[in-house]
Amino acid sequence: MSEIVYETSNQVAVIRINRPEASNAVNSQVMAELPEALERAANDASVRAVLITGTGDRSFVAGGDLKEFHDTLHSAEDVYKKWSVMRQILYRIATFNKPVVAGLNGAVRGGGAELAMACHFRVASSKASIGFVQVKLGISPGWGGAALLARTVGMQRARWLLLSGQVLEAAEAEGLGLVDRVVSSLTFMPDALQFAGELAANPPDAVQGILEMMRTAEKLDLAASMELESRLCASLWNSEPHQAAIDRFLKKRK
Ligand SMILES: CCCC(=O)SCCNC(=O)CCNC(=O)[C@H](O)C(C)(C)COP(=O)(O)OP(=O)(O)OC[C@H]1O[C@@H](n2cnc3c(N)ncnc32)[C@H](O)[C@@H]1OP(=O)(O)O
Repeated sequence: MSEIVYETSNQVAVIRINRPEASNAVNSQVMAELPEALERAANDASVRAVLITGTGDRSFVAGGDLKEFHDTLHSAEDVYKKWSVMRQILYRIATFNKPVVAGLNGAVRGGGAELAMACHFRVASSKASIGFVQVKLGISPGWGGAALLARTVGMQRARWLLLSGQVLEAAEAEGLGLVDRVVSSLTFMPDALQFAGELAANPPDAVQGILEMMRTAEKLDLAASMELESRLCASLWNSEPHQAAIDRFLKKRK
């Protein structure tokens, strides 16, 4: 692997897009290597959460590599085929069965913002900024990020962000619910790892079950999604982590 660095820290897999000379823009090589890194994290039972970030402190991901793609993608069909590959990668992330956190270490632009929205959570450096700037370039999101954005912040806020191309500072993005936590730029990586580590520390069957339930619930009516919740909790009732938690609770009271 060259454009993606894969490391583990405790139970967290860190997947780092490593093109600082190009503001970590996504090129074909990143698109080829990202799925390998994701499958490595999926298949390693010791990995319980994933942190996707970029090298350095200037950019998370500056979007698609404008230089490569303008040289190589000429027709609408070329673009559709290429973006379909990236859309499938974002779908894999959005439906991952371990929590995926985007570590926004700097500028997040265009497709970089779409990638961030595919993750289940976003932790931002106080120096990060985020903009769906595609409209300023006369295009639209193409990797599925608009749909993901609307599900996170609601249709009206998504419409404004996508049509204005406004670049938000981290604190403003947090206010809109786009970012889950803003941390100091000086302690970004330890703080992002701690955020992911807190998710990794919870019992994996419960975490996986809740992730899957929340995803399925989006497609169901209220009664069906509430019923699904009862089923999930029932299936976890006799699990070892729940029994151990109850033992600890009862022992404290003796
Ligand atoms: C095509 C798919 C859909 C999309 O993603 S559309 C959105 C595309 N992205 C953008 O318009 C963002 C363009 N970049 C920027 O605004 C700024 O570079 C950014 C990310 C705020 C970072 O600013 P700075 O930290 O000041 O860095 P800088 O501007 O000096 O750039 C450093 C080197 O990175 C390069 N770079 C930045 N964004 C890139 C991109 N998307 N594709 C390819 N190369 C990109 C930039 O050209 C520069 O390299 P060089 O020094 O010119 O060799």
